Amino acid sequence: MSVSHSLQLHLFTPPHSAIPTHIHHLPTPKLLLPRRYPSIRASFSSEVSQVLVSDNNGAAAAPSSDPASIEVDAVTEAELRENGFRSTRRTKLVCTVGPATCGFEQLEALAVGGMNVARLNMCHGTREWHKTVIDRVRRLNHEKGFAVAIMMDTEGSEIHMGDLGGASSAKADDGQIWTFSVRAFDSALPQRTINVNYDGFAEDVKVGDELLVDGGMVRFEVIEKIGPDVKCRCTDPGLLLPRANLTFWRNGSLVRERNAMLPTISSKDWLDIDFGIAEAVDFIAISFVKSADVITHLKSYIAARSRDSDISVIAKIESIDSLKNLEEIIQAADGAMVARGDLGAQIPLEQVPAAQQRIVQICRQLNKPVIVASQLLESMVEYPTPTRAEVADVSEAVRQRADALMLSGESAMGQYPEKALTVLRSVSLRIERWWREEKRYEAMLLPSVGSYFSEKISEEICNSAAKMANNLEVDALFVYTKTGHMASLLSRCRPDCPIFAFTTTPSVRRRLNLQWGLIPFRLSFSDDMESNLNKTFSLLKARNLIKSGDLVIAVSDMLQSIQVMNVP
Ligand SMILES: Nc1ncnc2c1ncn2[C@@H]1O[C@H](COP(=O)(O)OP(=O)(O)O)[C@@H](O)[C@H]1O
Ligand SMILES: C=C(OP(=O)(O)O)C(=O)O
Ligand SMILES: [K+]
Ligand SMILES: [Mg+2]
Repeated sequence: MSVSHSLQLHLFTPPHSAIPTHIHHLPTPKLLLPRRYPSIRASFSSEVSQVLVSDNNGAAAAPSSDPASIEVDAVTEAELRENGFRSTRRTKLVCTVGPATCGFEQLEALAVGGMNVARLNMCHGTREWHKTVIDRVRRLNHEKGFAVAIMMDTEGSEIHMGDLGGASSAKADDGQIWTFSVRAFDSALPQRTINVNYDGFAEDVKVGDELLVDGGMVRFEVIEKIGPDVKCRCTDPGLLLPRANLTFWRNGSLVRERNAMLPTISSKDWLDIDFGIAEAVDFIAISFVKSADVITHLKSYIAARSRDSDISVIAKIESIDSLKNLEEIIQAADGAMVARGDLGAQIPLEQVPAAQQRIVQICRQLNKPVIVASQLLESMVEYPTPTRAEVADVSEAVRQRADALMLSGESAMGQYPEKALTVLRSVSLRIERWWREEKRYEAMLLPSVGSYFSEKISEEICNSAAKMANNLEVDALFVYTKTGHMASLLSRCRPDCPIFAFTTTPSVRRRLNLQWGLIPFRLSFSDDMESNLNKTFSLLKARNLIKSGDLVIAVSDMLQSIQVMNVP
């Protein structure tokens, strides 16, 4: 039986008008549908949308822009059917792609396992290698109905080691003497010699400096300088990995002068950024951001060069200098990453958890997605089971309600990439359920982020809709959004129910895939909410994703309104 009860509140934008609130009944759509859901796209031909779909999927084949279809990724669809939508995963997952995961089948396994975003670290591999991976992800999206977004991460101009002459790693033992050198070695590297990429290295270091490799995984003390060579004694043994990052400490504090001289975006990074723009990646993450201007600069560079200028810029918080300017940096960026690897080498390790909590909180207040990254499941690079401490760390990031968690070495070069992803997925699901059931989350004061009156209205609508959704225990929030902004405002409220975000462009849909709780669908829709809703109900019901009687709250950025209704 169809339920015709519906409540509709309309808030009109013009600042001079009073805000009328009225309640009326929506006519119940009586639409018979062809049940065809073996394919990714269900069609419904009796309605014609007035909205044109612009597909901008870069070099990849454009997905169908059939105005009468709806696109959602195959895994989400299966999860929705299986568990019903209250229990879909809210925390998004980012996987760094490397030699362990760059094959088409391996990428597909990650997508099936819940990867929402594939990250490419430009510090490693050639541009051709990255291009191949991008093409494979695009093919996967096109052929298998995924919406995996691509994030390009710049190398940054910090100091790092060379590539160990082809070896995958080298063991440094306690007390051993190693040579760090800026010399160019044309043949094989001499024994216990490490190449350093920064020419001023030998001049800058001092005898007695502490040299941290890879955020402190291995430590050396500088004992002698001989021309371009710097002799160091290993004080904390460990594995040296190719191109590992180097930081210096002198008298108990980080040596920053040199890094302060280096540009945040190096000339090589600019070439990589041009490559990313040409490939129409969805996100560009900038390493070692120190201030907001570099973000602003990059954003205008992208806007001038990218046709639709719809690449989001993610500020990586990993430099000690960024902590002083956190609000401005995050405000200037489209999102942030808690890059705990390098951050832990720049501030004392015991300060990293508090920094993480602060960054996650500021991002939520400023309505920017945030990724918690590095060493979440580090032991799984080698072992198939995580440590209890790692599970607790993942749980804490989920409990803080970060938008996304990221795998680095675990998926790039580890032995168990799919298992690591499964752990992230199952821990996320379990912790999310726990806090929903026990209301474990703390309320957060969300300051207004809009500058215009209409933006403030959107914000109020989303805050109210999310609150109503919790109080009425609705099954889902629906949001019709062209730019994705209304969807992110809803996500920011972290409501108890999932948010179905309908958007007209594939690139917006992919970008929404990074944000907490959003299930992004591509759908062409019109300015007529009643017809949008009828169409959506029909399409989703045809695919068994919703059923009659489900309680839904819908908002849209065309017509600023909140509608509460049962699915007919
Ligand atoms: N594209 C790639 N090609 C080869 N190895 C990679 C690639 N991406 C990542 N890796 C490997 O995975 C490790 C972890 O990745 P990540 O944390 O992104 O880099 P890093 O350790 O340089 O900060 C790297 O140290 C490197 O050994
Ligand atoms: C994510 C990080 O950056 P990268 O892996 O590029 O060093 C980090 O340092 O934690
Ligand atoms: K990087
Ligand atoms: Mg880093």
